[in-house]
Amino acid sequence: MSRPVVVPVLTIDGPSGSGKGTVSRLVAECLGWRLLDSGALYRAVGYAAGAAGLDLSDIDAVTRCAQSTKIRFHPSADGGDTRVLVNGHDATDELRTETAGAAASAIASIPSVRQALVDLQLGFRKAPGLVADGRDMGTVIFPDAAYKVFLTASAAERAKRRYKQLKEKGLSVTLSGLQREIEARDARDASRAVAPLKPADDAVLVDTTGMPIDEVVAKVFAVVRS
Ligand SMILES: Nc1ncnc2c1ncn2[C@@H]1O[C@H](COP(=O)(O)OP(=O)(O)OP(=O)(O)O)[C@@H](O)[C@H]1O
Ligand SMILES: Nc1ccn([C@H]2C[C@H](O)[C@@H](COP(=O)(O)O)O2)c(=O)n1
Repeated sequence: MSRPVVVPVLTIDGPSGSGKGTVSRLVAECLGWRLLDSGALYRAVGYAAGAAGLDLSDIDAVTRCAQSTKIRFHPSADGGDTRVLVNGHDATDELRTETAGAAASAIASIPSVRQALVDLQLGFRKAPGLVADGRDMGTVIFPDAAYKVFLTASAAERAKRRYKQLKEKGLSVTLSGLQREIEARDARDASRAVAPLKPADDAVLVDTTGMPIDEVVAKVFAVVRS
């Protein structure tokens, strides 16, 4: 009898601005593995709920929204950021704002919303492998992942990174305002009852404060090679 093939998963969890998205994308490209940006799913539900005029604290309405929202990822035509289609609308740029991040964090604390997104996330696990980026990839969604990393960095460093990123996009933001938003989101994500932001017991912790991206990528590859 042949054994089922286990598709390897590398989970990269951590708080906002720790570099999960950047590092996951680079590592997935190098390995030729698929990529799951689970934060984009929560952002898409928050966005769809807002577009429908829902009160984000209305658990039943937001849960129905999570169950019915169609979320698709498409490679961009010009080789840029992967496009995220929410109910057929390209919402990629709207989803990357701090407002969308805060809405995502709010609806992500509703257990039935999280439950509605589980199968979609599990469906990304396909050969030859998956890099999964989020808050609960190693603890809840892929607890059997072969490789687990938890990225951190000080809130001040993460705010500086976000400030640079948003300024480059021409947005008007302040460093102190971004640090406050980051700290508020960390606190909400880490304190919720279901699937809180925390490292899996078997995750390798990497503090990226002051560490260049290529060094972080090298550390993640070291985990995969080990
Ligand atoms: N080690 C690093 N050194 C300097 N800049 C970094 C580093 N890692 C990431 N960045 C930059 O910080 C910004 C945020 O990174 P990224 O989007 O990967 O973080 P994230 O953890 O996925 O955040 P979020 O959870 O909010 O999506 C980007 O502009 C990225 O280029
Ligand atoms: N696995 C996940 C991924 C994301 N979230 C929530 C909490 C975050 O603040 C928000 C946005 O995520 P980001 O795009 O910044 O990674 O979505 C979660 O609860 N679980």
